[in-house]
Amino acid sequence: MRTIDDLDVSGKRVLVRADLNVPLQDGAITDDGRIRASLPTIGRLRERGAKVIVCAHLGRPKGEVRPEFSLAPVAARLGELLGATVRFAADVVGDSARDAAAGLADGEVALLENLRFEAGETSKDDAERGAFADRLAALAELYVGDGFGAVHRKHASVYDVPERLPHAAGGLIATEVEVLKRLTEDVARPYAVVLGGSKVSDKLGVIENLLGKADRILIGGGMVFTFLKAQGHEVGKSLLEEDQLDTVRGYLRRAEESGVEFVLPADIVAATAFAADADHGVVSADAIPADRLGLDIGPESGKLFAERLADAATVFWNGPMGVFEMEPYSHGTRAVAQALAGSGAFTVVGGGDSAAAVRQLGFEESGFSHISTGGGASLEYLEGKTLPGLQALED
Ligand SMILES: Nc1ncnc2c1ncn2[C@@H]1O[C@H](COP(=O)(O)OP(=O)(O)OP(=O)(O)O)[C@@H](O)[C@H]1O
Ligand SMILES: O=C(O)[C@H](O)COP(=O)(O)O
Repeated sequence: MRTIDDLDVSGKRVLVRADLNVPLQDGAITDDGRIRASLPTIGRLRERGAKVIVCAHLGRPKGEVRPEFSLAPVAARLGELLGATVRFAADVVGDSARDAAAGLADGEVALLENLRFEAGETSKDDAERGAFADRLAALAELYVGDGFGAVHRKHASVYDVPERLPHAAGGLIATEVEVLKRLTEDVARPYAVVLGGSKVSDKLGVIENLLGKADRILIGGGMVFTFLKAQGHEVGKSLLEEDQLDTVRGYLRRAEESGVEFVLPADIVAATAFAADADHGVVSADAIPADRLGLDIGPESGKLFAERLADAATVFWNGPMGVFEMEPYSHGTRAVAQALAGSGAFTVVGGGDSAAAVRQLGFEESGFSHISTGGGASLEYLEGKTLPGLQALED
């Protein structure tokens, strides 16, 4: 892959695809890790006299303009961190974006509005995606892919634009790939993978491949309930992927046959509603009441997970163990972070919310070998899949 130092960027308009998908609460950014991670590449391009046009997505607004998903707060934070004005375009490829791009002086930065306000960005239809990519590419002369967290998406800004412009990989992608490669080569064993979070349908499939690689797979977060149900337990109102039950039963069977250990929670913190002040309590994992939903793994599970991680030489962790944003449901995530912090194992934490959780719960980043900006992206990388955003930069 070419790097930005291989491109002659001076005086040129450079479109940078970053992953600025940060957690927001009431319009305020609760963790700016992904914005910080984008700074070295943007900074390097500015130093070299580029006119930098940053594009990114926030959440999943599904092709509609939804103000709660605006990147405006991200533009403000990016400006603060850069110590420079960031022109914010109120649209993605419209008049505002064209004006912002055209008005940049060398070394200046603009941020376009949320790419996913445009249906073309995520379209599965090549022609629709391509038409949007044409308009995006027209804003710039060069393209830099730096949004590692989104490289697993075959989206216009990730996959199609680099087909249309001379391109290179930014520093973040290069660093992430370098570290994650270590997990695909000679991994020190036992190798444990901890999976949680809420993007259950996205991430269940990853297990298929991990069964041939990891020694232990620990399941927490929203994924737990599809496993518990597959084992014949009721899960109340918890997150459930009904259509994945057979697949999960297959995973459990194959794990047993191949000697991979699945570690499932023994207890669950179940609440009457998805709220911090809802009535909640610890229940056995096989006895979740019908009117409750599981929002964290319980204290026994926290201990069990810590114990199953204690002798691991390599650990990859994606997805919080519970709804850590609300204090009553943060303890499972804290238990796993505690077990890994400074453990001496090679520990990689991946994902926007997972990394945010570690920081918000007060753990030092230095306690982990690597904190990746990619959740789904790093999982798919570990699966050995061809990632559209990396493939596009290699061509
Ligand atoms: N039991 C649960 N029910 C509902 N949501 C849950 C549960 N456990 C965890 N979560 C939520 O999962 C979210 C994070 O999931 P996600 O899969 O997006 O992880 P991630 O680290 O951000 O990875 P990625 O970068 O791929 O998005 C958190 O906001 C958390 O509140
Ligand atoms: O949070 C992430 O994992 C990336 O920003 C990608 O977001 P997505 O899962 O909505 O495509």
